[in-house]
Amino acid sequence: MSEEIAVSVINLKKRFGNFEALKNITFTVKKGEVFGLIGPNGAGKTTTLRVIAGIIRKYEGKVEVFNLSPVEAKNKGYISYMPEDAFPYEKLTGIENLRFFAELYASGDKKKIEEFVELGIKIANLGDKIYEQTSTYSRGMKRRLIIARTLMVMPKLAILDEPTSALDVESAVRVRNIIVDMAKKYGITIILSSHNMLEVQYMCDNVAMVNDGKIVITGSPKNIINTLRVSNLEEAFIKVISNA
Ligand SMILES: Nc1ncnc2c1ncn2[C@@H]1O[C@H](COP(=O)(O)OP(=O)(O)OP(=O)(O)O)[C@@H](O)[C@H]1O
Repeated sequence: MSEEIAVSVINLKKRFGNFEALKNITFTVKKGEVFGLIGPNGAGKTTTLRVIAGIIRKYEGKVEVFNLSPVEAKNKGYISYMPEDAFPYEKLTGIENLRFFAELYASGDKKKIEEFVELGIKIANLGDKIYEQTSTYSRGMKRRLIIARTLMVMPKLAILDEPTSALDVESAVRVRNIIVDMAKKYGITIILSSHNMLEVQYMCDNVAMVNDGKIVITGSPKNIINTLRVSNLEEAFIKVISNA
């Protein structure tokens, strides 16, 4: 695997019983880029992310994360994964939530814990709310805290499953800016999934469109749009699907 490649997924297949959820998934993610896995409900985005995150361990095909198996990369602390349904501990304050996660990743290094928490506070940008119990947070605030928790540990790879789902426009814009900033400022490689093809078009350096367990097209949003002669990624998806 080349130095510039963070994640490579080759001929990935995954069955749940008789059901073939991933039929053939192949794509690569470059270091430091924001990469979007996009597609409709049930396409196979979460399953693909769970394989890369080292959570699903039984699959066919070859998956490497920084030249290691996903499980090895996970055990080395290279990966920070945010599941779609992640939520904070409601009985803890925002800052206590951050500290709890910082401790998991800092292996007892007190200085590191403080650095992670400090960065988490900056990313979440919740003002004094950070000192309140998260049960008092809006959905957008909770999401910002969870994203902060995922990114503050400065992983080599952050995997964000539907980071902006169910957020209002303002919260979604904030979350998108955080994600792009973290990749650009700190060189964190980010893979995210989304149904929202238009937001992905603006955020991601490269994308892979998934449909029915298969990749239907990959590339930069600009290249895909130019090649297919459409005006956005939604139209590109419709065109590719109807020609399939
Ligand atoms: N543990 C499981 N057991 C059986 N089937 C599963 C399991 N996990 C996922 N599937 C099936 O695999 C397919 C892909 O699911 P997946 O969650 O990866 O899709 P997705 O693209 O993330 O969808 P969504 O956008 O709705 O979250 C779906 O048909 C789903 O029902």
